[in-house]
Amino acid sequence: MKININAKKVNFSYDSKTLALKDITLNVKAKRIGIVGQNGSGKTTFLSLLMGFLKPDKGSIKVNGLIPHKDREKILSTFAPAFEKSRLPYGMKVRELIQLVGELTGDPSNVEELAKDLGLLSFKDKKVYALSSGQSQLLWIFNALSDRKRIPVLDEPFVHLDIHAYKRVARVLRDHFESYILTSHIPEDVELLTDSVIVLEEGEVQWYGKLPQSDSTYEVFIPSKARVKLPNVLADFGNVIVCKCPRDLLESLMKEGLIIGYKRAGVRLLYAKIRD
Ligand SMILES: Nc1ncnc2c1ncn2[C@@H]1O[C@H](COP(=O)(O)OP(=O)(O)OP(=O)(O)O)[C@@H](O)[C@H]1O
Repeated sequence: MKININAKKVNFSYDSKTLALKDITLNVKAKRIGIVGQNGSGKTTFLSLLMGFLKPDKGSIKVNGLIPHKDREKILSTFAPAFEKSRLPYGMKVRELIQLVGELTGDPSNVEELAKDLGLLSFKDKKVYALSSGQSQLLWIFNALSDRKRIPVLDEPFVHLDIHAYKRVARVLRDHFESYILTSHIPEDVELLTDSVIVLEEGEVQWYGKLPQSDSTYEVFIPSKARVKLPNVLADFGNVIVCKCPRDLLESLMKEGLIIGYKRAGVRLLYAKIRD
């Protein structure tokens, strides 16, 4: 199912000093939507508006034709939001929660399978309050993914996860969910898992749509101590440089061991455009 986000001149501020979202206008229709942007760019705020937890100060917003803050019940029966600060039943053991979620969804075998796929069973005898940050994060992701009838909406789902947990969550999303919305500031998360992207910068929409496919612009991965001069640098992210250059040059630099690798520019190119 496609998700349709339609926003017109949406403004939102938490207080008189900060305008968290400024004149957000966009129309996105896609199955897997990524919202990216630097810290404080407004990703969580925008997601909260999409789920009807917040109401725009000005402008209008529609998600699948629904006005989120007015149609919250319908929004929450269509979408399963999970934010980092989501409340969890702290006194319960993880295995009790898995069982309860199984009963509530009416599909205990699917829920048990999901818990296994996400790696929850390795800490099933712990109480929720005793979980590490990564374990808690897996649990709130599990909550959002447990009801297959709803579309997961995940705010920064990978922040505390180690590489193994990351792989498990990414695999579950890719293999079992046709549609979802997620926010992240990690370009690779978004490129791997989404097909349409919204880029926010200081509360404004900088770009939205399908990721551009540039033939001559690359993200070049540099070994930590290497000094390599690349032509037409658009942005320097330390160990990743975005540049417009011939592929032959990158091939020869790789043979010399001066660069680790390269790929066609994706989200970092959009970030580079923001910095220009
Ligand atoms: N509860 C709040 N009260 C006041 N200001 C807030 C509140 N929550 C967020 N803000 C401000 O609103 C702006 C957008 O914050 P938001 O959390 O939406 O950004 P974000 O892109 O999700 O950031 P991050 O990547 O760091 O999670 C920031 O300037 C932030 O300081």
